[in-house]
Amino acid sequence: MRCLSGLRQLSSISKPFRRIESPRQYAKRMAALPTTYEGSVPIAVIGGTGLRELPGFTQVASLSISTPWGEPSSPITILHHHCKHNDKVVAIAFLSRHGAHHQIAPHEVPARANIAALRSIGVRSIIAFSAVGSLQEEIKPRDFVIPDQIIDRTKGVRPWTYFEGGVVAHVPFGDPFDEGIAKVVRECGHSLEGDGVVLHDRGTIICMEGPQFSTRAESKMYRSWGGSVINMSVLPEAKLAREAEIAYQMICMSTDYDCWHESTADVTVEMVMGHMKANADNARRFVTAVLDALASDEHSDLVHAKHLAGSVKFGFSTSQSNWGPEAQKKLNWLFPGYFQ
Ligand SMILES: CSC[C@H]1O[C@H](OP(=O)(O)O)[C@H](O)[C@@H]1O
Ligand SMILES: Nc1ncnc2[nH]cnc12
Repeated sequence: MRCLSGLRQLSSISKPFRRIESPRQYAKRMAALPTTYEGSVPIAVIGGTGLRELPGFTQVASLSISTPWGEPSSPITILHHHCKHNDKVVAIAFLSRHGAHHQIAPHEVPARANIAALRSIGVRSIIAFSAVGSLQEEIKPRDFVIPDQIIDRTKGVRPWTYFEGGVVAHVPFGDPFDEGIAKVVRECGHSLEGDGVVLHDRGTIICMEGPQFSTRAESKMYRSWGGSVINMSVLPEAKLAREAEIAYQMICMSTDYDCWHESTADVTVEMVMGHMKANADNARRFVTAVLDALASDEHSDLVHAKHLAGSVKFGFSTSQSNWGPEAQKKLNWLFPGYFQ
């Protein structure tokens, strides 16, 4: 592992709501970083609305990776994280879902490129962040929710699979999140309770298409379906992670009561950003605790998703001899050495 001394500490400038940085300034800052990284990086954080960088971590590289599914949302930054409990320095990948300047709408997020690029640098577990609307009274703005189920309300306009164009495969998705990672995340969240963090252990997330927010009738219908929270981002991200044999868990932060609540105002972007900003420190403490915990030796197999390795091979309906050449090329990129 590289030595940390002399590396630029970003804690003072990488706050999620620091002064607005122009695309040119961002490009310049990224260009100053190394463009390669030697080690393998098993853990990634995907930041969403209000979390375009991870404050308090040391940026050591900025990788521009091109995939057969196009370019990811942003360069992948490699961060070094010093875990206090075992004095280890671990590398983490960070990707900003909506781009470095929040210029990518939910339906435009290049999720296939994002997941493939992360996998190509060794990522096998992802902690994804999302700002969500609450569909339940008890989930108050600024509460955290660790969802365990999803209802898909996207409209089929987002590319959602790696298995197409001459190759067919089906992966199980009954439990869309990784229970092993979720357990660690929940323990970390609870350890911060009483210190500003309120955590709901489970919940069903509705993933809507957007970018417009829901109608009141829709919002009430989602409540009647048992929805806990709503966003525009968990799909196809979670599906693609499963296809790529990556353990995936989302941490949601509630920012509003959508538009079903009788006595609070309907959701606006200002409301979402206001709560994200006010709770940024809790989000940072939460993710730091999760990364600390995942860095311990006892979680090594989990973080490397040993429980998922090779699982996709059982899902193919098309025998390899019948794969189209283009599909073969793409799948060899995603799973190097799998299919000889
Ligand atoms: C700005 S409100 C709607 C927006 O916020 C959430 O983003 P993310 O999940 O990336 O944190 C939601 O999914 C929508 O994209
Ligand atoms: N009410 C809402 N609907 C969809 N996505 C959201 N993200 C934050 N609040 C949301």
